[in-house]
Amino acid sequence: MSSNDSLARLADVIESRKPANGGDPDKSYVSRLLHKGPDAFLKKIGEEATEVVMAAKDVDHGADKSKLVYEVADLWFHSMVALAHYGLTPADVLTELERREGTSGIEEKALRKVVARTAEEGAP
Ligand SMILES: N=c1c2ncn([C@@H]3O[C@H](COP(=O)(O)OP(=O)(O)OP(=O)(O)O)[C@@H](O)[C@H]3O)c2ncn1[C@@H]1O[C@H](COP(=O)(O)O)[C@@H](O)[C@H]1O
Repeated sequence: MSSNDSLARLADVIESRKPANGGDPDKSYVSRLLHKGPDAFLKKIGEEATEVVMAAKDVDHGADKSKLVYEVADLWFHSMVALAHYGLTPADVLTELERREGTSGIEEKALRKVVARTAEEGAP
């Protein structure tokens, strides 16, 4: 089973939990988050990102790596709730990563600077 399959399966479950699809905020954590609206799940994303940073620093100081995996899973999960709210799927993110495949970050950043400079020079 590929990891793409698990992401796609989870995305389907999240979709089914939307209040418009019959999700019940009393029974489902995802429905509750979606029902509360963007502020609720965006706050969770901020918290989970911080927890990822803290778990990584703990690994630097000798802690077990499993806590880092756990926190990244929380971050991915809450990000997927946000994607669903905005009508996007993990496939959209994977497509973007595939588009970037083989382009060095250094090269991409240099290109962005050239584009910005050209735009500035062309500006009235
Ligand atoms: N992957 C997850 C998942 N990861 C984390 N969580 C929940 O995310 C919540 C927030 O995590 P925290 O560590 O911040 O816990 P907390 O302090 O209780 O959080 P809050 O009080 O701030 O909400 C916890 O209640 C976790 O159980 C998840 N809840 C659901 N899923 C998946 O979503 C599916 C649908 O879930 P329901 O909509 O609840 O049926 C499930 O079958 C799972 O596959």
